[in-house]
Amino acid sequence: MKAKAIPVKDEELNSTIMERATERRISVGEGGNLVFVESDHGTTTFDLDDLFRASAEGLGKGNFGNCYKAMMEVGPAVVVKRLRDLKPLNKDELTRQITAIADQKHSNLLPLLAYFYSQEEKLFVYKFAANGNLRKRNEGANPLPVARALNYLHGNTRSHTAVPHGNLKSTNVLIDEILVADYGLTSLIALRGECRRTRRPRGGPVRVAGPSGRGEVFDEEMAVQRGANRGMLKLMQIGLKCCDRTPEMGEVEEEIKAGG
Ligand SMILES: Nc1ncnc2c1ncn2[C@@H]1O[C@H](COP(=O)(O)OP(=O)(O)OP(=O)(O)O)[C@@H](O)[C@H]1O
Repeated sequence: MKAKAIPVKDEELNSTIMERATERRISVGEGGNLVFVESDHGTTTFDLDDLFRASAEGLGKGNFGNCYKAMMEVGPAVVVKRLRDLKPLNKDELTRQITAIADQKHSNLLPLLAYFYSQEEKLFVYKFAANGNLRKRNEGANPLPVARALNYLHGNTRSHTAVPHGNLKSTNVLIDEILVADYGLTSLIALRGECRRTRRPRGGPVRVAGPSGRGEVFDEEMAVQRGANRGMLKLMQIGLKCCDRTPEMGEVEEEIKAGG
């Protein structure tokens, strides 16, 4: 079998230049498997050849690898994450970790549709969320779906393997229907020290100067939004509690619910 390629064009190029852009190529050598993840939402309708032929647009370079929006001839766009710097796991360990990630099924988690692995390449294929991430949005979002997703990942709502998120941040919260992305990848990738997010914060309790703490920690534009203050303060208190100790996610979910 000949090595195949996913053509990748630069995201910053406009469409006319893109047409002429030199393709960078992701080479996928012999012996790779595209494994589809079972889903409650019907069968996935592409195969390895469709994916290899798809044109791709770069979405960004993250800590775990590069991310592309891949458009196939038919069917919805998908996101391909090309993992890099994998831990030296043997095939069984790798399969166990990937399976644990693939088994996470919650309405507020970005579903993993399929994964590909060969000696040279490890690719994760996800649903494409057209409305982008929380960071790009100018207003806040309901934190409850995120807490629900984390509570689920921590294994608190049913008996499945717990998978710590390990990298929760605003670019990993997609806002189509509030979908938390990138969960569990820290179990596969050897991150540099400064990128690790799973460790507990060092030092004693976090203190916020001032009687309300509002001026010091909230973005001014958000703080003036009508009705936002009460909820924001409550969330900040919950956040500070999480810095002082590590509460159960179920407890956090309940507190957010109670805060309305
Ligand atoms: N399934 C998706 N649908 C739409 N946009 C996505 C999807 N997955 C990732 N993105 C967006 O693509 C960009 C790159 O994502 P990527 O996960 O590679 O990097 P990151 O989130 O910036 O960093 P990290 O690797 O630390 O998570 C981000 O803006 C992210 O919000």
